[in-house]
Amino acid sequence: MKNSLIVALDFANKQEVHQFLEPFGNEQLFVKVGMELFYQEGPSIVYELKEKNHQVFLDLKLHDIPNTVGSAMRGLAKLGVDLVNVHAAGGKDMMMAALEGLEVGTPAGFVRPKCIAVTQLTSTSEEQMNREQLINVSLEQSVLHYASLANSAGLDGVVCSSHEASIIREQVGADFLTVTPGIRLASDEVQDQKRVATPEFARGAGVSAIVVGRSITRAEDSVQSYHQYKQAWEGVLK
Ligand SMILES: O=c1ccn([C@@H]2O[C@H](COP(=O)(O)O)[C@@H](O)[C@H]2O)c(=O)[nH]1
Repeated sequence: MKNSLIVALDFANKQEVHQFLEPFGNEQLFVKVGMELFYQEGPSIVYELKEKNHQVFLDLKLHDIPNTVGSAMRGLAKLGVDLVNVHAAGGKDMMMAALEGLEVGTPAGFVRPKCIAVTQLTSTSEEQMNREQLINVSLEQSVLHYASLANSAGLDGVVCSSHEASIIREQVGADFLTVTPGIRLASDEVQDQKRVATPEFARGAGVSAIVVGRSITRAEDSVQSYHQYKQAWEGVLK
C-alpha cells in the first residue's frame, strides 16, 4: 500500500476499462473503482480486476447511519478488495461500525481490507468549507480533526490532500495512511480540483499513496502518462 500510485478508473462501463488496461499488458496496477463504474457494473468488475491480480481501492465513500454502513461493509469485505472508505463526517460511531462490519465480513484466512476516511474532499477550498459547511476553522484544522477522529475510531488512515499529509503524520502518527487525490503535473489542467499538488510534492510530504485519474485515463498515451507520473512519484526516493 505504501508508495503506491493508484489509478482512478473513472469509466462508464467495463468495455472502457478493458480498452484502458489492454495496453498495460500484464503490468499489475493499483486501481480505484469509484461510484461511476461500480454503480453500472457492480461486484463483477471488482472480481475481474482481482482475477488479473490488480490491487483494488473501492472508493464508495460510505456515509450513513452506523447500522447501514456496518452492514454494507460486511458485504463489501467479501469482494476481496484491498482498500475501502467512508466519509469521516459520518462520525466516530459510523466509522467504528464500518470497521466492525469489515472484520465480521472478511472471510476466514483473508486479510481485512484497509479502511480510510475522507476528510475534506480535494475539490473543496477553505473558503467554500467555511461558507457552505459552516465550519469556521482553517481547512487544515478541519482535516486534522477528522484524521484524529478516524484514528480514534481505529481506521487505517485518511483521504486528504498532499498539503495536509505532513501535519497528519506528525500529529496522528507515521503509520496512519494518507491517500491523496488532486495530483497533477505542473503542466496539467487542474479541472474541478482545488487542493492540488505534484507527485514530487506528495512524496516530499510523506504521502502514503497518490491517486491519479483523468491525467492518465484521458491522456493520448495513457501508458506513457502513467510511467511519467510513476517516475515523478518514485524519483524523489532515489
Ligand atoms: O477528496 C477526494 C476524494 C476522492 N477523489 C477521487 O479521486 C479521483 C481523482 O481523479 P482526478 O481525475 O485525478 O481528479 C476521482 O476518482 C475522485 O472521485 C478526489 O478527487 N478527491
